[in-house]
Amino acid sequence: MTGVTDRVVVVGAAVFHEGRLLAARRSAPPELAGGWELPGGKVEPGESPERALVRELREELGVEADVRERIPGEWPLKPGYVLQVWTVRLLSGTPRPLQDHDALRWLLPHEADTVDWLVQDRPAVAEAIRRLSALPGTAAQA
Ligand SMILES: Nc1nc2c([nH]c(=O)n2[C@H]2C[C@H](O)[C@@H](COP(=O)(O)OP(=O)(O)OP(=O)(O)O)O2)c(=O)[nH]1
Repeated sequence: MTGVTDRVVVVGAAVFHEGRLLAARRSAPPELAGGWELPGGKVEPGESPERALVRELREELGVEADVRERIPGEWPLKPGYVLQVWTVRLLSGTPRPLQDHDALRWLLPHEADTVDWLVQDRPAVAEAIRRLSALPGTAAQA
């Protein structure tokens, strides 16, 4: 059954590795291409957000991922779509832009603004960077 409150949840991964955050540059659709985002995608009917993230990271980046904790909150993307974000660690594989992206970058906290994030992602990315910066062993911000 559908109703006016139905909306699509897009799950995004704040992948942390060696003190860096993974950023992915979208290759499609044209209105988003060239913008940087957190890898992920739509949760399918009957799927948990965590399973959706594992599936999307396998499909898009060719990695196995360990979904850790949700970053509280959600961010509107476009009418009917919201972004929810989880912190993620890599279990195996090296991320490659296999699908939906044409470039990847690993960003230190002080490098977060060196890519052109999709506007709608910026609050979530800022929160992810705050968490990354607070992890033990993360390089101090310049
Ligand atoms: N994955 C992802 N999508 C985002 C972000 N920010 C943002 O506006 N979007 C938009 C782009 C798309 O319109 C939608 C997610 O769709 P998608 O194309 O990545 O998801 P999907 O892999 O499940 O899609 P599909 O190709 O199977 O249709 O949300 C973000 O940080 N991550």
